[in-house]
Amino acid sequence: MAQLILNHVTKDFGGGRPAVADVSLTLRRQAFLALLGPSGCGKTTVLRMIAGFEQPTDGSISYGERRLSDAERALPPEKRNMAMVFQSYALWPHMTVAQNVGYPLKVRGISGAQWRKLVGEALSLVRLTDLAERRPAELSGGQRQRVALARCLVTQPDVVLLDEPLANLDQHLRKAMEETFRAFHERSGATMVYVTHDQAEAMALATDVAVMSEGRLLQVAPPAEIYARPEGRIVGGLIGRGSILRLPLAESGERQLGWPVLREALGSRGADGASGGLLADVPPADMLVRPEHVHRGTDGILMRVMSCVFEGERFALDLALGDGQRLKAFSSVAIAEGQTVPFVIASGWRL
Ligand SMILES: Nc1ncnc2c1ncn2[C@@H]1O[C@H](COP(=O)(O)OP(=O)(O)OP(=O)(O)O)[C@@H](O)[C@H]1O
Repeated sequence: MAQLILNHVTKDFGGGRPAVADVSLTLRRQAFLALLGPSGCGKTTVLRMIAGFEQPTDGSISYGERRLSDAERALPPEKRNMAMVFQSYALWPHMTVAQNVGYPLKVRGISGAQWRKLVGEALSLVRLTDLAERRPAELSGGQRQRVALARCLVTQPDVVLLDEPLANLDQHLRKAMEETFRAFHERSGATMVYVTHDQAEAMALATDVAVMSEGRLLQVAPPAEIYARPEGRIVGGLIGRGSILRLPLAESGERQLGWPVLREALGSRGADGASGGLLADVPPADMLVRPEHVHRGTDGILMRVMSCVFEGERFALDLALGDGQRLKAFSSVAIAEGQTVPFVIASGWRL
């Protein structure tokens, strides 16, 4: 099975810091990689280099044995058997849905029965068979996006590149489209690379999540792993909801810490400022705490409830420690703002 390999890929547009700096990634066939990171971190540039719209200034990109590009040479996009779906889906307004979907086949000289078969399959994959004869103006935003997806799938690409494809859709449509992507991914076996700002979307769809910052790749891991074991403040702050506390923690090699250790590290940080100032000479470390690990308990330390917001299935709490550090938590019942209540941090992850 061919793998998509980025080997020390750099892209320097010549404006100071490179847009992409020394990124190495190996994607097995059937991987669904979500590329996450703050605006301007280089996600789109990575995607455009894979597609062939940009050439690396250093490093190389290969698909299996085939070198796609390096600083000297680059295979043009149309020779890569890849397809890219953009945020703006640019359909031909004068063509029907079927004609739009079949356009890339026409360009490749495929017509007649083979054309009809491939277009039919692509339309069925995105559940648009019934709308084959409509024109784009007669479709909803989500249906148009599905036409764009079918058009990209019709050539049966090895690699599908998606640049924020759901950014223009409302929440309900996004969920439906996520299902379409998932089904397509399962049935096609294509390698997919998906650029998004939305980490919930990335976690729901991807087999692997890659986090970038300032052109660099910080971590790549399956969604559950990057959620449970993020590396560093940037990844910890970006993936999932969580709070980063700075606490005195002795270096023990342990990264997953339970309440007894955290209780000691919190020392006199209760909202009442009580209990002894332990560990004063231990250097502080960053500790990621997930809201689902913070709960009320009589053996907890006092925290002040700064806000309590109803979110439908639960309440989201903003808690303050005595030293001003804040912590997110969930609660099944409302707690009055301003109250001080004992909370336990059942688990924390040293970043
Ligand atoms: N053609 C170009 N010429 C010069 N600089 C560029 C070019 N394309 C991108 N850049 C710069 O490279 C950096 C990375 O841009 P890129 O579009 O890859 O980021 P991104 O992570 O996709 O951002 P966003 O999430 O906002 O789309 C930015 O600083 C951008 O200004």
